[in-house]
Amino acid sequence: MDMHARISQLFQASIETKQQAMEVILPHIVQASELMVQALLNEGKILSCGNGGSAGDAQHFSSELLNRFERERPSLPAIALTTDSSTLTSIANDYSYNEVFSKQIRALGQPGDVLLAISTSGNSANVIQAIQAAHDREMQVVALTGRDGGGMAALLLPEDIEIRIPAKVTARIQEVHLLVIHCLCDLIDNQLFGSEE
Ligand SMILES: O=C(CO)[C@@H](O)[C@H](O)[C@H](O)[C@H](O)COP(=O)(O)O
Ligand SMILES: [Zn+2]
Repeated sequence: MDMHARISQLFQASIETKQQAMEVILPHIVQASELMVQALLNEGKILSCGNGGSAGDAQHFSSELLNRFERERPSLPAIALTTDSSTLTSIANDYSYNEVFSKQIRALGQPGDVLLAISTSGNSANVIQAIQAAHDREMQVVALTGRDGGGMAALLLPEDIEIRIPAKVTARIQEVHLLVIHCLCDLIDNQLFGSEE
């Protein structure tokens, strides 16, 4: 294997996936940022969840809101539902892994909060149940998906927003998800605290 050629292929595939996504998802990123800004202005918070690399994305997003993104500004309320190992293991052990996020949402979610639900396949059962719990708690959902949107896309309500990456490879979809998360942070900061060049 020519490793340099392989790396070039991976870079090229990532660039092309981002280019293709840019052609379709920009309006959805704008809408998602506006939805989150409205929630934050109304004293709501943003809960986030996902599995594996998407768990990392959920935490990445919440830490950028809670701590900081690129500028000094007040902390913004966000909770990643992927981090409390005692809660996660006890729910999985006593009930089911499919309920690890939904049970937390039923306890922490308030009407007007937003759920950022992340899955490259759109088919992770615990993320699907998280969306159902969010709807029961009168929360709107921003879904970061890929492929055909899976079961998540079918579950979304008209007031929810899906940002679907038009790609099939999990790693490439995740690479665009991270870019979308940084776009959301940038747009949220600019809408709440004024634009910065
Ligand atoms: O990061 C990766 C692959 O790039 C993996 O950890 C991946 O996130 C896991 O297999 C997830 O369980 C996949 O779940 P999903 O994206 O289909 O919801
Ligand atoms: Zn990954």
